[in-house]
Amino acid sequence: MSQSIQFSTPSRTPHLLNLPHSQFNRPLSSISFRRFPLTTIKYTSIRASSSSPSPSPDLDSSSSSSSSQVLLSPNGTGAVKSDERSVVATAVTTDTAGIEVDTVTEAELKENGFRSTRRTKLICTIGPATCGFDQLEALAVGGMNVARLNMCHGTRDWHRGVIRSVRRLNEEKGFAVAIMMDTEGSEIHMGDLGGESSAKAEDGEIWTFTVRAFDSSRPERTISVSYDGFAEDVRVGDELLVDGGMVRFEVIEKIGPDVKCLCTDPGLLLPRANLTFWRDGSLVRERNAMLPTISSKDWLDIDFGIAEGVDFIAVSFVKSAEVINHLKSYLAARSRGGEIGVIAKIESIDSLTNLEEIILASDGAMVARGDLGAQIPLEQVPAAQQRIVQVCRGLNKPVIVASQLLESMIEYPTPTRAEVADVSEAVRQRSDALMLSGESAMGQFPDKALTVLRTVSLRIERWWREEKRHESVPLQAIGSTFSDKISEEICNSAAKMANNLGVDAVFVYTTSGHMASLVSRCRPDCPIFAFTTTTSVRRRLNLQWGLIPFRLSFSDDMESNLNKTFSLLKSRGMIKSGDLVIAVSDMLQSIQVMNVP
Ligand SMILES: Nc1ncnc2c1ncn2[C@@H]1O[C@H](COP(=O)(O)OP(=O)(O)OP(=O)(O)O)[C@@H](O)[C@H]1O
Ligand SMILES: CC(=O)C(=O)O
Ligand SMILES: [K+]
Ligand SMILES: [Mg+2]
Repeated sequence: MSQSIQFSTPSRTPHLLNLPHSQFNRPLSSISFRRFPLTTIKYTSIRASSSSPSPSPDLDSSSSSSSSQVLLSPNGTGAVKSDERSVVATAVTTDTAGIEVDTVTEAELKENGFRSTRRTKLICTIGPATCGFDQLEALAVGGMNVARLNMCHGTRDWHRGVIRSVRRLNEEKGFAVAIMMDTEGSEIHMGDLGGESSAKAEDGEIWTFTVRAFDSSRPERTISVSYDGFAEDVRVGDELLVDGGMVRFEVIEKIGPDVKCLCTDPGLLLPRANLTFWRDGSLVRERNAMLPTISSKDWLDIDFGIAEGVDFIAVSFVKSAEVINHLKSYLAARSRGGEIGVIAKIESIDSLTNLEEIILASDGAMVARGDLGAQIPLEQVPAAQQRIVQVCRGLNKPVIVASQLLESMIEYPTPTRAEVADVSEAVRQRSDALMLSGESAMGQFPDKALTVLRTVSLRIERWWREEKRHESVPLQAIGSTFSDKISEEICNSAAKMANNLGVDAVFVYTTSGHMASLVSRCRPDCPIFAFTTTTSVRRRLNLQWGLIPFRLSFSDDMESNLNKTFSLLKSRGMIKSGDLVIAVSDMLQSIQVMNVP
């Protein structure tokens, strides 16, 4: 037997009631107290399993005759293989009546029992170390949820090759890896190093930073700079920081387009590294502020991303919400409506100043600590991270913690203790996702770095869950429409019930993905199985905390959906009879609690 609460919202225009709050000037607040012909709460008992008619006369469409139909998928009949790799090697057939499950998720679920699956999502920047099909497959097997392409590096042809490989992996091997394209932006950066992978600057050396482009090879100790106004803007005595201070120079002389600099902190110069200059202890940014957030090259990259069907575009050096809105309307006009999520990278002082409005306009945010740490003092970065994570969760936007999580693993096979502590902190803050940069793009141990993220995430999540140490963050109300408010209340209640009842899983049936993100926002103790009808929504949900996204064709007949899901998941060994499940749905606004039959 299942127990359910259903909120039947009026689909026809009801008469308006006089309610105390004008913003609630719809028959909403009557829901909890009275029965209206169009707005009711029903406490009904329905049978989760199929065969007999519902005992309750109060039942709506979920008691339809289709309830006795149990649909079986050809996918569901596949034998359970314990070895992760052999599961992955099995191609998953796509059947519109069936269910698409991420093969790695499936293996993880079977191996661990589903309470212990990883909640924190993992992003890998793809570069020369990981662009081959087999290397991408190894990352997908290792738990990569999103592949990031940094348009600062590589040619469009190179990126196209990676995108197609990831798509092929998804199609042939049953993964749901999403693709995030990260724009170059037009902050000041160094040029490439004429084909060299790095150059070493030693203490006391004099280097020339120039706005001249080189025709052939790079002259010794010379670096080109992307910004034409550079030589005019810097002054003798300014401090020049490469990559937020990984290498430091002092400006000692200006000669036309050339700026002579003395190396004061030695280190490795990497191609296209970011440059900032500081005067009297503060960042000089008046001129930077004039540079467009999305450059003409970025617009071409964005067109490329639309054409290749990327899932997310991460915008570098966002300064205000305006640019996000601008890009979103551009995408809405060019791509098939809302199919590409826009992620705001928080990596400048302006983006911190306008944080709330930027996040509100975006579909998610990234704490881009690399450049952020070059714009604000390093000791302020942890507090900024905590604030960004909290604001995102409050506003129900996925948040990524990025840069230098496991920096030493670019060269070494094990992380430092400090790095493990940093990863743990991001997991404890319950950010949606962690990102690898150089570790996976050009490091020597990309798979090992991903394994560290995976094992540390799992361990820290379990620890905090078992100890019940997660502080309960009060979540502000965010819904703007009547129906949004109901969805939000349903998800908040479902998550709370899930924790109080110790259920094994929450099922959420969602067409747009919104309802799934609302459940994820509550960070419940149990895993969240998110069923959605489209492949693209499923991939996008792969960025969000705790969601195990499935593609499934479903109807507005919840009983039939549940029966279909139970039989499919049971036949795959992913759930078993007796498991306690809470189901919510955005078609039929309801909460149902039931044991798997
Ligand atoms: N597509 C690529 N081709 C070649 N090298 C790459 C590529 N992507 C990343 N890298 C290398 O990995 C390093 C780290 O990657 P990351 O994405 O963090 O770049 P970044 O230059 O620091 O810029 P951002 O601030 O946008 O992260 C880069 O400096 C570059 O050397
Ligand atoms: C990821 C990124 O852009 C940064 O950390 O600067
Ligand atoms: K970038
Ligand atoms: Mg950056």
